[in-house]
Amino acid sequence: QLSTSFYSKSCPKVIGTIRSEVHSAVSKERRMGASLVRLFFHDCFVQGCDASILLDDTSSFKGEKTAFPNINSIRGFGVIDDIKKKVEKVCPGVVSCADIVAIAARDSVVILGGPSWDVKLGRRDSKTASLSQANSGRLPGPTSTLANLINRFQAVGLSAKDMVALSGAHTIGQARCTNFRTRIYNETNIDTSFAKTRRSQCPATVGRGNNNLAPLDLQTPTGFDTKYFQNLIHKRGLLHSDQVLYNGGSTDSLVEKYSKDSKTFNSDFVKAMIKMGDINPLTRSQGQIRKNCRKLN
Ligand code: HEM
Ligand SMILES: [Ca+2]
Ligand SMILES: [Ca+2]
Repeated sequence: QLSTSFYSKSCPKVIGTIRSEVHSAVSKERRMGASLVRLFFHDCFVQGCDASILLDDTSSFKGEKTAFPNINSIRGFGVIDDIKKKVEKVCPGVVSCADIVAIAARDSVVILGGPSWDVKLGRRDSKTASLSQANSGRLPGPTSTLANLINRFQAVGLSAKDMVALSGAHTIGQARCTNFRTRIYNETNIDTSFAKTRRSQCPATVGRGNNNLAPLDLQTPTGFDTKYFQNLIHKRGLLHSDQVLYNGGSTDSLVEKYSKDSKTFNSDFVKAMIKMGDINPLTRSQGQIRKNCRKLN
């Protein structure tokens, strides 16, 4: 039901308008590209790709922003606001926040050197959000086992292959010490010198330096490439959930393939992003086109 030409008559300028806003945001701060890709993931995995993640809390409404995987972690809301303002000027009331998030994720990947694709469009914005779903493990956590990760993705219709390809998004962006402390101090399937380097910025004491950042891909943290998979082969995955993809299990061979073959990685990543974008969209008369992405009309 979604279509790549959805706005070609109603708002032909939407694609260019979004691209130039993403461009200026990512030029200011390269990491923002990573943050926008993750925003799309965290939207799609809770209630589907419906901009539920963008709704602000109010005194009577608790949205997804304070959910454990999102709080103090998910970024990019200001950029989405800026894009929405520009888009509303060009085509008032036409383009959904959910589609803006999907296009901004694609544009970010392209700007950081990754593959491009046509984004399917026509999603509408939710009238609800789900703090409980966002908290109750729809979103995989950094200590997940491989079986766990495969299950979480399967629950939204994505395969193990999609999961490995999408994890390749960790070729960009940063993680907080609290999410990798156990790995760098207690795990044995980690490169010794890599662990040492990471420990220097992430204290062993629980609670200390929790928000200190480290790159998910130590080699090219702002370049979209296959270095992430090469790191896994050298036991330099930052998160436990990264290293489980290459730890003697069923996904080892795919990691090896992606580490050597950027064409296959790019093409599988694109397919998986399109599949993720198809998760449970609201269409036709469902939901609404929010005027302000942070609140209901
Ligand atoms: C496979 C399961 C996944 C787990 C367990 C996971 C977990 C995490 C964690 C814990 C962080 C760091 C957050 C923080 O410390 O504040 C992170 C960052 C990130 N994740 Fe994932 N993630 C997964 C899959 C994905 C997918 C499917 C995508 C996108 C397609 C993605 C894109 C990103 C990006 C780009 C960042 C860096 C964000 C930034 O720098 O602002 N992740 N992820
Ligand atoms: Ca959502
Ligand atoms: Ca990289």
